[in-house]
Amino acid sequence: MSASAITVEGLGKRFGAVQAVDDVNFSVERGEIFGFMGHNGAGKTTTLRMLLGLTRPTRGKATVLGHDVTLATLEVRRAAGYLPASYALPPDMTAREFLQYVAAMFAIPPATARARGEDLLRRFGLEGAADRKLRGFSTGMTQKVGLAQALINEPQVLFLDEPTSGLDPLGRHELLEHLRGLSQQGVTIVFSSHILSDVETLCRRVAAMHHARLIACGEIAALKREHGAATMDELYLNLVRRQAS
Ligand SMILES: Nc1ncnc2c1ncn2[C@@H]1O[C@H](COP(=O)(O)OP(=O)(O)OP(=O)(O)O)[C@@H](O)[C@H]1O
Repeated sequence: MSASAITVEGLGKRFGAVQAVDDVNFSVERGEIFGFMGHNGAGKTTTLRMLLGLTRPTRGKATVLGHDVTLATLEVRRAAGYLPASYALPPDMTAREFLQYVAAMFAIPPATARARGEDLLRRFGLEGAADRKLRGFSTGMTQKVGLAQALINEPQVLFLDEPTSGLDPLGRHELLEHLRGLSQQGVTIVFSSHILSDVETLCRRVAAMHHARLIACGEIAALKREHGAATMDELYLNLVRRQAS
């Protein structure tokens, strides 16, 4: 088994005429929170979806916990949790019912599923709202339910697409703290976000995508030094401007 939690080699995805991801290479260590940044349409979501075995690469290879994402899709799905950038929660289910529904999709035995569901509701402070229909949940509560469902299978690797967007400062702080706690327990996290201050708060290493390609990958501190940037925003802008020149 690979020492890295995630390895990506020459990964590419073409949708018809659109090259969504092109020759992407990086690796993520176990327990690391790895930042993924890039403008709209840069190819971040497509990369995450390939790593989850939800979209088949047209080029290259990737492994998650040593499992090839194309050949061992089931093992990858079992080991991974996913919070998509946007998704609709079933409006007529309660939070408690929804977690059981997701657990059933992973074929988690009912007694275990119930115990995990109650634990997650507690951890995210959702006990009071557990029996309320999901319609009418605030953005913050919806994100908490989203993260809770991503954790129901006790994943060793977590893929989060824009998890803090739309959250107020307190909600963001709580979520970031939660992610830090998971990483301390050994969970590997890929954190894709446009909110660069969140990326900086949480991650030591980042990758930046631009027009389907990786334009930088490394430690934030070293990248800032290398590109003469004082802030994360400046680093990102310098990276993108360098491509344009
Ligand atoms: N199923 C698909 N069919 C055709 N084109 C697609 C499909 N999925 C993504 N694309 C295209 O691939 C490119 C990369 O999209 P992707 O969603 O991966 O970017 P992103 O970096 O996640 O953007 P955002 O930050 O807006 O979520 C875009 O040009 C997008 O239109």
